[in-house]
Parts: sequence; structure tokens; C-alpha cells
Amino acid sequence: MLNTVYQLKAPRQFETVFKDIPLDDRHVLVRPTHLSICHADQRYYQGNRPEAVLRSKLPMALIHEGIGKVVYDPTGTYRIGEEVVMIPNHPVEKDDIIEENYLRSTKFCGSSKDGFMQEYVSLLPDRLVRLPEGIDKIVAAFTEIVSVSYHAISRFQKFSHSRRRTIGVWGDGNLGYITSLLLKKMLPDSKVCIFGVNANKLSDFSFADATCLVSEIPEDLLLDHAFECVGGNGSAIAINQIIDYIQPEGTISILGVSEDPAPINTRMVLEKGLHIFGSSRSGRADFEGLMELYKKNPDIPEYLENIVGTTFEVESIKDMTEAFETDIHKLIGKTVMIWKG
Ligand SMILES: NC(=O)C1=CN([C@@H]2O[C@H](COP(=O)(O)OP(=O)(O)OC[C@H]3O[C@@H](n4cnc5c(N)ncnc54)[C@H](OP(=O)(O)O)[C@@H]3O)[C@@H](O)[C@H]2O)C=CC1
Ligand SMILES: O=C(CO)[C@H](O)[C@H](O)COP(=O)(O)O
Ligand SMILES: [Zn+2]
Repeated sequence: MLNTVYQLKAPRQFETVFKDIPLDDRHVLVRPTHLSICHADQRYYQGNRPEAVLRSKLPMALIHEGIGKVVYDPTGTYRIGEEVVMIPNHPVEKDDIIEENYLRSTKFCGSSKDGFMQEYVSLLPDRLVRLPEGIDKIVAAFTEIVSVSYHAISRFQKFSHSRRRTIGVWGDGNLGYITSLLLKKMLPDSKVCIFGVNANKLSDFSFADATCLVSEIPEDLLLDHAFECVGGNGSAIAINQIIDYIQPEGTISILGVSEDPAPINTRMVLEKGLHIFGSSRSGRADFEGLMELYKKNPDIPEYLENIVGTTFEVESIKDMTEAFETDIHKLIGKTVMIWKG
């Protein structure tokens, strides 16, 4: 079957290409309905990755956050019309120890294979997860980034010591909002404090125990553990500030993506005996766990409505470009494309 794919050909330049989707008895066909833009997509769209990386990856369809409707399922796993979230990870091997999102062989939509900016997406049935009945579709569109926070917190629960009185989250953007919200739900006994650079943005974190500008952190602050959700050039500044304030033997979870290596105060990491771990992407278990968490805490998707930014009806390359260009200038919030492509 001929499929329309909207690839990024070069920075700021989408093009339409037609690719064959073989209709076999193993793959489910999904019509994407709502797609959400991630920072990773913007790094390709704006050409912010190194030249060699762009040359090796483009042309490629962007977007790894999205939901859609099942239109064809020869496996009989899903009903036609059923609403599903698409998992962008595509593992090609199983490992007893290493999770699917960390296997070097795994392909990831919008990074090492075409993303969801397509007319139809062909996926194995285990790359889809049913959406809870009645969930807001715009919020559901960015389930993937929420599953990343879920994944990082689940790992944090395994790696960190059990004194979790106060957890700091650095980053007053989307990932900071999502991670601190999930921390409040997954670790209800812990106090969560958000550290950011913009008082206006911090005022949106209504569920938090405290918020603080990074320029006004009290000297006597006591933090048992922390999450870094900043990324870019701010990552190193945030990680070093965390190292300054965290208690000995605390755990630091790094989530922000930086293009350049970040200089870290390793002397203090050693002296305080800190644990630092990174997390990237998420796997099927995280998507499923998150859907269960939504069912038990229906106020989570309600809170997430606060970080819905602009929504665009997208049916042409001009619309896609407008959505990406607008997303660049947002203060906070996820840009969602209502996909008619
Ligand atoms: N590990 C993973 O799998 C994933 C990683 N990411 C990455 O996470 C990072 C954040 O993403 P997202 O939340 O969407 O981006 P945002 O831009 O929405 O959030 C980052 C926030 O951090 C603020 N900030 C800047 N410097 C500091 C500082 N020193 N201390 C505290 N806050 C600071 C920024 O403010 P201002 O804008 O004013 O500078 C901004 O509000 C990105 O690098 C993204 O690629 C995203 C998804 C998944
Ligand atoms: O956003 C992410 C997951 O949601 C990751 O940061 C993203 O997958 C990294 O990909 P790339 O290596 O292509 O920048
Ligand atoms: Zn992402």
C-alpha cells in the first residue's frame, strides 16, 4: 500500500514522499490523529544537531509523541477505530538485563527511523497501548514524554536510598512540570520542590510543596535527591547547583539532553558519595504503568491540561511548518498537531 510520509529533508524544510507499506499478517495500521512536538524534533527541525548527525539522519519523518486510531489489524488484537498510543521504540532483540529503550540495536521513531508524521503508521501490536476511556486527546498526544518521567522515577525508586523527605526538580518547563507532578503521585510522602529561572512559570506548579528561583536558593536548603529536567547549555549549571545543595549519598537523575559534554564538579560527587544516573526514552512497561497511574489518579491528565500550549489543525506542509515555528517561540507548554496529514 502506498503511504504518504512527511519527511524533514533539511532544517526547516519538510517534503512529501511516498513509501510502500507492505500489508502482512503481523503489522497493525494506525491513522495518527494527534501528534506532539518534542525538543528532540526541534533540534532536527532547527538544524541544532551537529552537521554529521543531520547528514546521517535526514531525510526523516519527525515526531515520537502521538496517538491514533487502528484502521487495520490482521492480528485481531485491537478493534477497528480503537484509540491507541504509539510506542516509538522498536526493539529488534530481547535482553534479560537491559531494557528495550537502552539496547543499542533498538530503532526510535524520529531519531533512527521515520517518526509519526505519516498518513498511516505500521506497527507490531506490542508497540501500541490502549488509551483509557474518555481521556483528553490533546493530553494523550504527549503520553510519551510523560512515560519518560514515569520511567525515570521508577528507576529512581530502584537506585536511591530510602530517605526521600525532599526531592528537588531543576527545570520549570514541560519535563520539569511532568516529572514533579508524577513524583507527587508516585512518592506521596516526599516533599517536591521545583527550581527554575522564571517566577511566572513556577507559579503554574500549583501541586508542588515549594518552588524556588535558582538565584534565590536558601543556604540551609536540605535535599535528599534531585532530578535535572533542564537540558541544553543549562544542564551543566543545573547539575552543578544540584551537587552543591544535595545531601551526601543522594541520587541525581539526569533527563535533560545536551549537545555538548557537560563539565561536572566530580570532586564533590566523590566527596558526597553521590549516585548519578541518566534516563532516556521509555519502554512498553512504562506506557502501561502510566495508563494504570492515570486510571488511579484521574487528576493527573487534568493537571497536564495546564501544559497544553498551542494546538494546530495540520493538513499541509505549510501547517506543519507553522506548528514547528510557533513551538520555537513558546514560553511553556506542548504544541499539539491535530493530524489530518
Ligand atoms: N531523557 C529523555 O528521554 C527526554 C529528555 N528531554 C529533554 O529534557 C530537556 C527539557 O525538555 P522540556 O521540559 O520539554 O524543555 P523546556 O524548555 O520546556 O524546559 C526547560 C526549562 O528549564 C529552564 N531552565 C534553564 N536553565 C535552568 C537552570 N539553570 N535551572 C533550572 N531551570 C532552568 C528553562 O527556562 P528558559 O526557557 O527560560 O531557559 C525551561 O523552562 C530537553 O533537553 C529535552 O530534550 C525531553 C523528553 C524526554
Ligand atoms: O526526546 C526524547 C525521548 O522522548 C529523547 O531525548 C530523544 O529520543 C533523543 O533522541 P535524539 O538522540 O534523536 O536526540
Ligand atoms: Zn521526546
